[in-house]
Amino acid sequence: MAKGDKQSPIEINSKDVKHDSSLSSWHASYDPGAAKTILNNGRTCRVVFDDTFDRSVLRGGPLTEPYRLRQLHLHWGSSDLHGSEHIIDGVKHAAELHLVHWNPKHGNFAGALKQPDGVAVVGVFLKVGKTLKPEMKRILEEIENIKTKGKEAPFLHFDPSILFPKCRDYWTYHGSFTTPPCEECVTWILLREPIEVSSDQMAKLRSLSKNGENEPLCPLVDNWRPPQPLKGRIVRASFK
Ligand SMILES: Cc1cc(C)cc(S(N)(=O)=O)c1
Ligand SMILES: [Zn+2]
Repeated sequence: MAKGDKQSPIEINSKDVKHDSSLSSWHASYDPGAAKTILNNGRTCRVVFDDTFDRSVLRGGPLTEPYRLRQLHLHWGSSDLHGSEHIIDGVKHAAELHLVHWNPKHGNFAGALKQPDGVAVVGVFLKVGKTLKPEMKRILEEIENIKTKGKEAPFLHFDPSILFPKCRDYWTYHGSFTTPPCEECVTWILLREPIEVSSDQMAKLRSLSKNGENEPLCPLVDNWRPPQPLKGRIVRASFK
């Protein structure tokens, strides 16, 4: 699959994007009670949600049905100058937050991975500014407890929609997971407006380790995949 013609991430060039006035706005209605745990799996920091029923859902935008929130995770660099997976008009952001949702009409997540309309991932860019993002504090404070690979901690009462920027403009295209086996089952919804975090908050993210507790220290950084060939795909914009 990783050699398919609908791979992610991609570079987005505004001049090649098509404004689609038929694209509606997207809506996330998340139940804070669905948040369960936060985990360092050695590749990223992931927050897992209860997705056993339509409890936290994403609807609208390019989606024709509601998709259930399953997990969120991030990709970041070894410096503030890079780290995002998608690149916009040549700009690399310091990090990229992914909220992964799946289409319950396919029965379960494993089934959804096999379908072109199985998964929807909302991508939010993180840029470094002077101000910190208070809404990121919950996740970053928990990092102390999941420093090494395999560490997991309870993560309750959290509504990730507080992380969204004010502006709801987005790009959308059909692609894949950015980690192997890179199934081509993802409708990407990339938010145009980055959220601002502080350099200290980015440093906190970079303090995670790839290694297990009693193994040599290996910083968890640069967990992003480089851009993949567009192969003729059209990227649509909800905005002019
Ligand atoms: C590891 C991983 C799992 C899942 C479900 C999704 C992704 S991504 N980066 O494509 O959003 C990565
Ligand atoms: Zn991701």
